[in-house]
Amino acid sequence: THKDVQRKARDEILRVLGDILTPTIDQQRELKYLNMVIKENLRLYPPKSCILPKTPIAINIYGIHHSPKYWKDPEEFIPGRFENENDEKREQYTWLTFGSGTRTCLGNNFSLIQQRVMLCALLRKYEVSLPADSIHQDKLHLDHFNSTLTRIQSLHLIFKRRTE
Ligand code: HEM
Repeated sequence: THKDVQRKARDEILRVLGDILTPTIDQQRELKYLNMVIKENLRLYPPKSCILPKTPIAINIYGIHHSPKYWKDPEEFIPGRFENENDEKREQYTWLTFGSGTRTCLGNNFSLIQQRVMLCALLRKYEVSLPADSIHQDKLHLDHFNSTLTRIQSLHLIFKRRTE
């Protein structure tokens, strides 16, 4: 559950938001590290793993997101890989969580805002971990694989209230 990542994201949230619970749009732009965490999570586990337009062509988002051709250590969770996004030489269309072009996801920004608001509220108060015997210790295990990655095998999380 990457406690170091949680700590870093929480420090940023407390620094940018202070006592405010819900980030404004401007504050959401300032949450640079949290945005990298969200982006990396959506790379490793794109909720829509495949685009199947009504043509003979399908786009394997999951495959592109996990390809060593485009990503260094593709199976590792490394939010920092998005640090210098603009200087990076990574090929276009390699992060395709919301698709791209004229049919790009209409809910793209809505979904990102929800994720930021939810994570700001959660990380401020809780540290999240997995039970010691969880099957998800090494990576998230899915029930079966289809075009939406929604079938996660039963996932129990521990929310420990922060005291400091
Ligand atoms: C993390 C959450 C979401 C992901 C990963 C996601 C992903 C996608 C993807 C991959 C497409 C296909 C893009 C293409 O064909 O090139 C799409 C289309 C679409 N999404 Fe999302 N989506 C998310 C949330 C939402 C939400 C919250 C809404 C609505 C409030 C939404 C509304 C739509 C619509 C209307 C389209 C069709 C756009 C079109 O064909 O012109 N999505 N989404």
